[in-house]
Amino acid sequence: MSVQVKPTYEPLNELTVLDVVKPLDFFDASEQNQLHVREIGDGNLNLVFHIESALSKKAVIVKQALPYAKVVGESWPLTLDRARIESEALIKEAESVPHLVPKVLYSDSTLAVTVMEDLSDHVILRKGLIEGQIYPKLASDIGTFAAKTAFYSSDFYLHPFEKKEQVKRFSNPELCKITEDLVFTDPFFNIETNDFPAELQSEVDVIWNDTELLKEVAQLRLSFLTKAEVLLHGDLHSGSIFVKGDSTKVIDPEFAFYGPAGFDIAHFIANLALNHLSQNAHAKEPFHRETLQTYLLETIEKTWKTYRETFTALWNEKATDPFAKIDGVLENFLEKTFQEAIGFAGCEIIRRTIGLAHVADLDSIPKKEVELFYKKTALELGVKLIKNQRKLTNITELTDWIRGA
Ligand SMILES: Nc1ncnc2c1ncn2[C@@H]1O[C@H](COP(=O)(O)OP(=O)(O)O)[C@@H](O)[C@H]1O
Ligand SMILES: CSC[C@H]1O[C@H](OP(=O)(O)O)[C@H](O)[C@@H]1O
Repeated sequence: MSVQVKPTYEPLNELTVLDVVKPLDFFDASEQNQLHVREIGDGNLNLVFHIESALSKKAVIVKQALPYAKVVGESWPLTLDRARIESEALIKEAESVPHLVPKVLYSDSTLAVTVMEDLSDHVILRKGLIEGQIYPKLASDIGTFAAKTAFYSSDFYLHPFEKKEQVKRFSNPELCKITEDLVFTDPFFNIETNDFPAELQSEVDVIWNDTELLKEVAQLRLSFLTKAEVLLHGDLHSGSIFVKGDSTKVIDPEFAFYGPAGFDIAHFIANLALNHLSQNAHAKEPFHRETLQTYLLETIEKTWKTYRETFTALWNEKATDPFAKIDGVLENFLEKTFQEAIGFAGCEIIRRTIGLAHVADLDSIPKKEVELFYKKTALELGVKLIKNQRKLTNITELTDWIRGA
């Protein structure tokens, strides 16, 4: 009698990863002994292997979750279920925006791996933006990504039973807890893992003691904890987007869960706003700086416009909600989503400046005093967005504030 042994989890290395890839028949038999493997993960959490045939130059990516957060080590245990969430979210996203996500070729929840399309001909958006590149399709692609993934996962479209099944499937408590802590809690209190230069202490003290601000953050945090409106990517910053010319691919949805509709678009906008600020230091030549900053603000405006128009078109054609045809129902939803997004963006800007996980846009500013100046400016902008979220009615008011920051 033969006994089938189910593979157990073990972290892969540059040799054992081949045992995952070879049986997939992605590479021809003639290529199997000519595969080059590199571990290329530069994120906070996971291993990422690039496997390339020396013969055909075809390549795949194998991403594996570790049972802890890579950036901290084994002292921070973290569920392997995030790999299942990531591959299922990529597959779900591909149902509505197949051209905007990498193709999943295989996944195994025991090994916590996703094998996917290699996008090495693209660059990570954050890197491209810091280097001063412009991507003409970015705004319409991200606006479309956020609107379609939101609408098709919402109660406006799905049968309530199906919606609740999806909420269960994408229940992601451990990864959500990271966001609850790192985005919505820790930066607003004196917590050890916060990370900022001593020179910012007085600005940070002002934040920690600003009751009006903290009341708004508490409300935003509660929305994040409780509003299961749409399936979110959950971590849509410029390190989660690959770009090449006019191609955009959204990667890394391991934080996916059902949450408030404005959250993804907020994180995208916040990271563009941080890049906009940092260009005052990065862009050497005034004309180029102006061009880049204008592009970034136009991208923010066009992303929201695309989101609103795409969501509206889907609503008019496909909404099943009994209130969908009532005047003002859609407008009310979009207005609330927009205003809450402004508040979420403020939280993301603050946490990327003084919390545990920073962004290279600000941290790579070469001169310390210049870096401090723009970090202070970022904090002011973040506070302004959180406190004034309900006063804004138009995206150009937001871009005016970012321009003036
Ligand atoms: N499909 C892909 N094709 C090419 N490189 C990839 C792909 N997915 C991830 N990478 C590389 O691995 C890095 C980390 O991936 P990411 O999914 O962001 O990991 P983490 O979850 O650890 O943040 C990316 O910045 C990119 O350089
Ligand atoms: C210790 S997790 C910190 C931070 O990292 C995640 O981003 P990524 O997976 O792209 O590296 C997420 O933004 C978390 O808040």
